[in-house]
Amino acid sequence: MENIYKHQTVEQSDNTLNSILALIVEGVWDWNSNTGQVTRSPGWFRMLEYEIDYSKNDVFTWENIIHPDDYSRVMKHFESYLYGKLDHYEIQYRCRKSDGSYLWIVDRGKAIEFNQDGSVARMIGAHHNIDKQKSIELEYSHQNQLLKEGNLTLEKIVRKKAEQLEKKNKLLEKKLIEIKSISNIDSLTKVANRNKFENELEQEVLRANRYHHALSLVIFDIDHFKEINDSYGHKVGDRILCHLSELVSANIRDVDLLARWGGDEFVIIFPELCREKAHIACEKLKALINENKMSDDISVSCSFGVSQYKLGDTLDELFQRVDNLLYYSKEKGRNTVQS
Ligand SMILES: Nc1nc2c(ncn2[C@@H]2O[C@H](COP(=O)(O)OP(=O)(O)OP(=O)(O)O)[C@@H](O)[C@H]2O)c(=O)[nH]1
Repeated sequence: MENIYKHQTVEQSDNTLNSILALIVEGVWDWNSNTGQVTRSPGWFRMLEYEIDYSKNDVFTWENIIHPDDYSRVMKHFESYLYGKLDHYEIQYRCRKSDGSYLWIVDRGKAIEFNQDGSVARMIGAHHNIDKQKSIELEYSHQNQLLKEGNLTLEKIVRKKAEQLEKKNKLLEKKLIEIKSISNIDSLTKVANRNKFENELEQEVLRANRYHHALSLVIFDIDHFKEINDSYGHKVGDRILCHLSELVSANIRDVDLLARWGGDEFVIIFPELCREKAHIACEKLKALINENKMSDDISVSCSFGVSQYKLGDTLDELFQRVDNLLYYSKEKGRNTVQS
């Protein structure tokens, strides 16, 4: 059999080379840079759906069908290879088909002959249709982008919801504090209310038991308050209750607790004070109340009952004993301290 690789002329070997290339890739091109002529294989025209030899055999045929968005990138790559800045020519871009649509191709080429000055004299290459894989790749990256955007949106929504939740939680916390303080504070006088007093007394009794500390309880009540209300009106009565609360609060220790039991009746818890000392403290308060004109320049007096907690006392027993002493104080003519 004749050996096809043994050629007598350059033309024969070129023909063989181009025939082989035409078999393995779609579009073979062969460019002679000195003449400007480009030979393209029939496959090149078929791939782009042009009539064979539809246009001139020059480089402009190729340049004219490159997608405008890819053109400068392709030229830059081509020139970099020609001037030796790249040792490999391979690039993907879009070529216009005969119907005006574009086809993604990969273009690979190699300079095979050089002029004496080192410039490229001849270059051969092939265009390969990669449109299908490219569209899958583009679709994939588009989906990826959408997914990223979706994730970002989701993150934003989650962050916004978390912020809203935090705001609501803070508001809720504030409301809870408000509710808690409302449930512990007398709305008129702003001193502790009966609820707070009962809880505190319970705690103080436990503490007194635990450490064997003294603990005294006081109940005091404005004398003839009904007459004040009747003479000056309920509003004035209210202001007197507030003024009295402020005066007593300002003149007891921080550890003591003043609370409004109800109506014109108040209680004081004196932790670590024995009966005698609590009695003295109440005498001082009684004197202060007498000395200080209340709201609307009205003078009031108060009657006090004082008793010390005894080990084993129930809260009711302690309270009852103090209440009896208050009653006794009223009996004794009011504005007195009984212990
Ligand atoms: N302004 C005002 N008056 C109140 C309030 N709560 C109760 N009172 C009045 O306080 C008065 C209490 O009267 P009593 O405790 O019965 O008797 P008192 O006139 O104080 O006489 P003694 O306690 O016996 O000295 C009543 O007239 C109640 O209507 C209040 O929140 N504001």
